[in-house]
Amino acid sequence: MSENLFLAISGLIGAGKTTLATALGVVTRLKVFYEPVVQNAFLEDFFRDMKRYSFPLQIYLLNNRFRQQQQIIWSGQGGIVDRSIYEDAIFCKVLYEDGMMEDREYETYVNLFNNMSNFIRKPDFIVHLDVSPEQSLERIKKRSRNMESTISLDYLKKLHNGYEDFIGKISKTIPVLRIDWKKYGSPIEMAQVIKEKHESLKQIIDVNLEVEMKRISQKKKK
Ligand SMILES: Nc1ncnc2c1ncn2[C@@H]1O[C@H](COP(=O)(O)OP(=O)(O)O)[C@@H](O)[C@H]1O
Ligand SMILES: Nc1ncnc2c1ncn2[C@H]1C[C@H](O)[C@@H](COP(=O)(O)O)O1
Repeated sequence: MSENLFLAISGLIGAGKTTLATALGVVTRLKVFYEPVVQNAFLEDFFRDMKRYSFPLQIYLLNNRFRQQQQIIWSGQGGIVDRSIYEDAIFCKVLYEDGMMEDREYETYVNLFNNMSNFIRKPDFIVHLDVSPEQSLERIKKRSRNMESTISLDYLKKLHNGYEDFIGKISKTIPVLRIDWKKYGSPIEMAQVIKEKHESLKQIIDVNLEVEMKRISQKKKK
């Protein structure tokens, strides 16, 4: 893989982004840039009072992801992000449509993002982890972060629709490797598959993991 490769992992809450990003970091030796959760200054308050904290949380996250982008650009060494800068706009739209953000807040966010987008680097490709809203909720429950206990299936369904729309649009400009979570084996093996697939990647590819895993294990035996 090229040393300056930049890849983003996308997917619903609890899809497995952080786990896969860590594995990909091991396989590719690229630096992994994690999304702040515990250290996030607004996330806990956001889940307690979405109307009050949606806008500050979005600004906080946008700033954070922009900083990661700058580090990737200026280091010249590429990297892996465990959620792309584009995905916050999915959350923003859902929150705005649910009345959690005012018109002026949403407009400010969109304008700020548009200004910043002149200074960001597009990922070389996006790995999208496909999970249903139900699977996402199951994972969130299993992970049992206290602050996430208020997340509803309805919220996840809206986000899931937003993600479908996003993947359809972004794949016209950035190659997307779409992975069905149900077939997701060990993250390290998965990362190995992605590493191999990347070379031939042009548009959305539905990886048949069973076939790929078999191929890799046969290759290992040789
Ligand atoms: N391939 C997988 N199979 C089973 N469980 C997984 C897999 N990948 C991640 N998990 C588990 O699912 C939960 C959410 O994973 P995480 O990487 O934190 O997701 P995200 O970063 O997308 O929110 C964690 O408890 C993690 O251990
Ligand atoms: N842009 C966002 N708006 C609201 N909430 C967000 C946003 N980005 C991330 N989050 C939340 C969702 C989860 O509770 C945590 C971590 O995300 P995860 O998908 O589990 O890595 O942050």
